[in-house]
Amino acid sequence: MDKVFVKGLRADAYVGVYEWEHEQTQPLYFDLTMTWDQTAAGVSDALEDALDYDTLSKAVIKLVEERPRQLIETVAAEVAQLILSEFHVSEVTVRVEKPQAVAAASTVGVEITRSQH
Ligand SMILES: Nc1nc2c(c(=O)[nH]1)N=C([C@H](O)[C@@H](O)CO)CN2
Repeated sequence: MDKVFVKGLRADAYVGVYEWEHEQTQPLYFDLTMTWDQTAAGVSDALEDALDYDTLSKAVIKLVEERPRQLIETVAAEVAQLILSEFHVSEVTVRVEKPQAVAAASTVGVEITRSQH
């Protein structure tokens, strides 16, 4: 099946379980992969037939930055739910990286895949 993807999308979030993480934002980076049939857009050349990755990216940043969360698992789950419900994709994979979390690691993160029921 066809895919639309966004790589390395940055959002600055209050996220973490430690006190200091509630007082300053940290960058999170998202790789998003959406299943999307591109047959119509490939014929019509019209944005209305495409999954608009610009609008989608802005919606994800807004959601992530709007309130604090403890776990990046929660962030990933809410981003997946947003994309499934607001953008009507059949399946989405959300990868979240939190590069400032573990000093000895270049990055850490989680990846989930969710589908429409
Ligand atoms: N699986 C997870 N493990 C941890 C998380 C998390 O969100 N998911 N968060 C933390 C702390 O907030 C950490 O990132 C601070 O360095 C620890 N483990």
